[in-house]
Amino acid sequence: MKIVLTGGNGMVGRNIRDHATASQHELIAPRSRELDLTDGPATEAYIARVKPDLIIHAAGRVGGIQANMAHPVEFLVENLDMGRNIVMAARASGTPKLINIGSSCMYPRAAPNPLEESMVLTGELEPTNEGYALAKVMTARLCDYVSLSNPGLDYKTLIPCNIFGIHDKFDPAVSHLLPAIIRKVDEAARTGAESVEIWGSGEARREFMFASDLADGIWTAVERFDDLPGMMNMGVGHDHSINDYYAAVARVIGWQGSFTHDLSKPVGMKQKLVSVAMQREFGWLPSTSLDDAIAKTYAHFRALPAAAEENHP
Ligand SMILES: NC(=O)C1=CN([C@@H]2O[C@H](COP(=O)(O)OP(=O)(O)OC[C@H]3O[C@@H](n4cnc5c(N)ncnc54)[C@H](OP(=O)(O)O)[C@@H]3O)[C@@H](O)[C@H]2O)C=CC1
Ligand SMILES: C[C@H]1O[C@H](OP(=O)(O)OP(=O)(O)OC[C@H]2O[C@@H](n3cnc4c(=O)[nH]c(N)nc43)[C@H](O)[C@@H]2O)[C@@H](O)[C@@H](O)C1=O
Repeated sequence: MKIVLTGGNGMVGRNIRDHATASQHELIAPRSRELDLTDGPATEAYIARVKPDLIIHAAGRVGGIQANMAHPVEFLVENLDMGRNIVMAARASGTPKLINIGSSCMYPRAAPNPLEESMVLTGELEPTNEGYALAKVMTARLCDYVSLSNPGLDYKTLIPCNIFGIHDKFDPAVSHLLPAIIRKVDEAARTGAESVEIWGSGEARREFMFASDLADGIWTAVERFDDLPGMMNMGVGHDHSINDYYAAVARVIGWQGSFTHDLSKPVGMKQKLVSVAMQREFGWLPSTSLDDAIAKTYAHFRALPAAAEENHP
């Protein structure tokens, strides 16, 4: 198939490109400087020219809780524009298949866990990432509307849990939990610091998948597109507390210090564990253990050029 991958230089996109199945397709992954997805006419012209059989939309303005709180306008508008433009460009050119990457932030803050796909739009969103979540919900709904009103076009949304891995962002201003812990504990190990600070009480819970497992799930969705439901979670089936993740990284790195808690820092959702019932029925499960995934991500972090100030303290 001829496949256009948006966000191909991001963490998820690079893992998609690095997967063995990528070589079986003609994969076209424009950087943002070649195709700015917030530019509607440029996006429409690009898709009309390339005429892909399938689009994987994995571009976005993405960041952890702090970045989302600091830039709600950008997280809403950029993600909404990118989602709208790629879906409408696909529709205009008659692209038959599209896989849109959503996020577990799309679920209401008070929805019971595990979060089932039918719970989207049943309640208030989590305020710390509301803008981003609104954009994600609207793009997913737009995919549904296009599929319903355009015979021959099938646009589907995958809803991953939190993701980490190789090609992650380690800059504390934008990082998600796992890369933030890796950077903090690595720094403590190298400087001989005796303690590391955890944001919040550490009792909130998160579900994290290794990015190369998500890439494997996305390729399975591409190859078995017709079996895929219109909206499907991608998760590991269990979560851990924030404190557990700090302990896991310390164990993998071999650092034996202690932890303190900064209760002034934002905590966000208490829990966001997605249901994997539909995913099981579809027939795909991730395979990398948490410790293996941390070890591989840590090795990647240590191999980053020391000159990259945003990655190495
Ligand atoms: N990381 C996570 O924990 C999770 C991520 N997701 C979703 O997965 C997807 C990928 O996330 P992730 O890989 O982590 O994000 P990254 O920030 O690593 O990558 C985002 C990519 O989007 C591209 N991009 C940003 N703005 C534009 C633009 N205006 N035009 C074209 N491309 C643009 C960037 O391209 P370039 O580098 O060329 O500038 C970059 O490659 C997103 O939809 C995200 O919401 C879902 C759940 C969890
Ligand atoms: C995937 C999803 O991810 C985002 O939501 P989030 O899960 O709340 O984001 P997060 O990974 O940054 O934090 C997870 C938890 O971890 C705690 N925490 C402890 N210590 C650090 C720390 O040092 N850094 C960070 N970032 N968090 C920390 C932090 O307090 C929070 O309780 C969305 O904005 C959105 O981007 C999205 O799609």
